[in-house]
Amino acid sequence: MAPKQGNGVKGLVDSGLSTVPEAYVQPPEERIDKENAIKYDLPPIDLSKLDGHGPDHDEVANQIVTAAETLGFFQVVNHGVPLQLAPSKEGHVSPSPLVKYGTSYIPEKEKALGWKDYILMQYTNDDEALQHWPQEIKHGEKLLQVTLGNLGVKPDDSMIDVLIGKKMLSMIFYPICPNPDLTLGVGRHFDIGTFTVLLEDEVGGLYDTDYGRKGDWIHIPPIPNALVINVGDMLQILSNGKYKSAEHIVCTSSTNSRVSIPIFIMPRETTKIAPLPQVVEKDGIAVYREFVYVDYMNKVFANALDGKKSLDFAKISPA
Ligand SMILES: O=C(O)CCC(=O)C(=O)O
Ligand SMILES: [Fe+2]
Repeated sequence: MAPKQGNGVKGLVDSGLSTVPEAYVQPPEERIDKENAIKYDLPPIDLSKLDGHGPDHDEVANQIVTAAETLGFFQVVNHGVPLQLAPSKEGHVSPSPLVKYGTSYIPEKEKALGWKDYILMQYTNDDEALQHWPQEIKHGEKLLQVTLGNLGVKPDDSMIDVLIGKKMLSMIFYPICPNPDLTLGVGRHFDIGTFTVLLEDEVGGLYDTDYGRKGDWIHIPPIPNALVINVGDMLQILSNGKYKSAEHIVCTSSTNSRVSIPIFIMPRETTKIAPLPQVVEKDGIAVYREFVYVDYMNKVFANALDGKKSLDFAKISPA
């Protein structure tokens, strides 16, 4: 049973069902044992320390590189991105002239307030919109400099532009689910871009694979004001497998709905991607072949998220 036309999964829940329709039930091997998931307990990384050049900078760069090489994800604080959109006395705030956050449209004029929150964006063209993005959104650039720098590559502006020039933002609402043990918000998958930066509310539900151990799941507990950063497939390929694209999954809950906002930072579509020559030279072998990013995207989006590694598209199989 598909969601009632136009009303989404929220519409299904609102219609009062007590069990989820068959189409939403995950096969047993895809369900995860949340009770026994590992609790992620590494402290978040203080991104503000990347701005200097002293030992603090090197320590933070090291923390990022280590996380990218092992788990493929980490949390950051002091990132400078204003996250708190506390409603002002007018009932809305505007972080930029193009974006409005609020509840009712004109609260001071309305007899009763609407039972909703919204984010409204006006949009004319990229250049105009980008002028209003906080400068701190340049994290993709910093992360690229740190991770590629560690591989002996200093990306120039044009390399940065092609590797992280495309952004995709998703605003996701996961409604309360009557059968959280049978369903997933998002099945297991890898993010295909270069990095993903995720803002989530306080509910939690994101689990990453525990690389290097038994493929257990690690629950990433939401930390107030922190952002979660995942390595994506492209960074794994550029690094010839040194950095790990984090396989992850989103669980559902019978008690709380959840909101998350990932920004997928990816290469421009026509970019040719291959392991960086400097790394291949060091490693003596390329683990991935060259391809055009849009072909990778098309291949992955043409297939269901069925647990198959998106990276297989580019992997060179041993002869
Ligand atoms: O909601 C989340 O925490 C993550 C969503 C996600 O993994 C995705 O959309 O690719
Ligand atoms: Fe994802």
